[in-house]
Amino acid sequence: MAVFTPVTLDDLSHWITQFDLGKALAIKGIPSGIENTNFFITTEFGEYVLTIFENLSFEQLPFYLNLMRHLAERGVLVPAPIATHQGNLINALHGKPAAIVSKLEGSSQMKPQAVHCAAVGAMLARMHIAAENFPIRQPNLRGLAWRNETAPIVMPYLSDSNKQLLAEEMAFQNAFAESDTYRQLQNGPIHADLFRNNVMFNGDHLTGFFDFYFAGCDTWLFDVAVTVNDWCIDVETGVLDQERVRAMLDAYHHVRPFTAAEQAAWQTMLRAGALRFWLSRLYDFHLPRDAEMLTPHDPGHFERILRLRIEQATPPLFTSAG
Ligand SMILES: Nc1ncnc2c1ncn2[C@@H]1O[C@H](COP(=O)(O)OP(=O)(O)OP(=O)(O)O)[C@@H](O)[C@H]1O
Ligand SMILES: N[C@@H](CCO)C(=O)O
Repeated sequence: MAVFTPVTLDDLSHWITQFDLGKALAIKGIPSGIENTNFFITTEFGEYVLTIFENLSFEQLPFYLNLMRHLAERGVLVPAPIATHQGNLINALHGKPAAIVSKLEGSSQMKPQAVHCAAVGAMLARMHIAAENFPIRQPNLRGLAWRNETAPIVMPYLSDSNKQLLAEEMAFQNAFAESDTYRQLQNGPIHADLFRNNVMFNGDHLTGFFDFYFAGCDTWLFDVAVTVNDWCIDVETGVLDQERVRAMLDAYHHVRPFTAAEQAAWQTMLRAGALRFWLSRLYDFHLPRDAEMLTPHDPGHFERILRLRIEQATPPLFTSAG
């Protein structure tokens, strides 16, 4: 259960008058989710999602909300933020920043097939292109600087073999970030957390990407790696499923062709994607914010994925025929 900040229909009825959404008719807390408090709300005008931001500040939020609006205006399927009469997308509710966005149809596809991976790959490429001229810059707040800060904090909790893995991977990724190959990678706003539970499908039809609150500017290839590491694996073992990998990468490449530098960096980025989520899961597991409310995600899942990406041959990002 993750409704950290309760909101009653009475609270909502007052607050919603600043929007052109008619009267509030219903509000229902959404139990899943570990970062924010989310509600489905119904007004005279339709159904929406109300999010209260528990960890992000009023300064950080314009990037996410304006990015979603920018993408929605360019035909990328994402929730459209709703502005108040004054044009504000972010408004205080119970002293915390909050926003209303449109509700996507459908549900998450937790057992994706190649057809779903292809749809996600194509939309991800469209998203990268559409976001390229987005004017606000905000770094990926879980990028290399955060990883360098977080690794020493979680290090004391690790076994000797995991200490060695983490230290070696941090050194490897820091060295790569200084390389010419890294400098050639295309960079822009990315989702950075495009897991199965952050995409909606109606049957096989993709209806939208959501949960942009880890988005930031980073390499496009890192976004692809994070997405492949979640959508195209056997969840028990973390091993890549070749058919789903090909479907996602080929669909992306068809919309926005990968470059030679990206091909060269591919395995390293798959490792970086695994490292980022291993670290955040280790942090949440060993230093929980509120132990009563949250069941932390298993860090072992991304430790396995990291080891596999280091040890196993990586499928090519694209083939000359692709
Ligand atoms: N725009 C939307 N349209 C439809 N459903 C939504 C929308 N936004 C959120 N939801 C629903 O709310 C749930 C929680 O939202 P979300 O994943 O954004 O929360 P979170 O706390 O940021 O979670 P996470 O643990 O993934 O970071 C989603 O699984 C989804 O069912
Ligand atoms: N996708 C993240 C949770 C934060 O959104 C994880 O699986 O660790």
